[in-house]
Amino acid sequence: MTEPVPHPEARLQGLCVDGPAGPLISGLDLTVESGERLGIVGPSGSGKTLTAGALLGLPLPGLRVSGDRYLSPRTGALLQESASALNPLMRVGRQYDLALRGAGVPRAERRERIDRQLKELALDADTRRAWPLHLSGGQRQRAALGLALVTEPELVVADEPTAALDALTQNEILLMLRRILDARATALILISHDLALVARLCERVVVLGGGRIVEEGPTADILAEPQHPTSARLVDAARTLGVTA
Ligand SMILES: Nc1ncnc2c1ncn2[C@@H]1O[C@H](COP(=O)(O)OP(=O)(O)OP(=O)(O)O)[C@@H](O)[C@H]1O
Repeated sequence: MTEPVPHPEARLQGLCVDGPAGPLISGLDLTVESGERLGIVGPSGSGKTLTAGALLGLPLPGLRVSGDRYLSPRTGALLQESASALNPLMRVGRQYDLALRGAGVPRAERRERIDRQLKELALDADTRRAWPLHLSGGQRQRAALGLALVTEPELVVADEPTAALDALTQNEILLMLRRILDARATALILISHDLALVARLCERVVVLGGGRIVEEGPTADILAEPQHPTSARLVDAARTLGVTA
């Protein structure tokens, strides 16, 4: 019998991003296996969003991107300002329906999948017919999360998904996200400057500083004993926010 082939959901090898003034990301490697949850943390300007953009294959005008990249075709993305992922001119259910259609889900199943996704996010069934602007900020964020999740992706890439929300709403959304990822064994790449937030979802973290990985390992180890000054500063900030190692 042959061993099962390892099944990465995402991989970057030797990612370099160069700007007009010089390198912004210098030789970054990372891999996320099936069902794994990886945090990418780092201070402002360390290269988190560029890494996510390069991984997702987004256009990065004016920058030169090189290196190898693999991303599961079944990836859902939830980017900064993700409430704007919803089209304000289309009812929520229609947007979910289009995503499901794009993923090849037959019409007969789509309605049920939409209703199930809304319910999983504790959104009222009427949300299907709602316009995004008529939802509260927290509901809109959940609806945007649902748009990333409704196709049941194998990997979710989330960049500061709760940055614009108050602490209570943020907490509620993180709990829901964790429950859904657990239930579906979905892999996650969570990008944030906030190690406390990342520690709640990700078993492993990569710490970026100046466009490089300065430290990586199990989240619990880095929280307990950070090896690099950049990690130590993020741990201090996480402690200030009330998370203990
Ligand atoms: N299009 C661009 N042209 C030139 N420099 C850029 C461009 N985009 C990003 N940078 C620079 O690359 C570096 C990394 O930016 P990036 O947005 O990835 O950081 P970040 O870690 O996501 O920061 P933040 O937490 O503040 O969002 C920064 O110094 C930024 O100024």
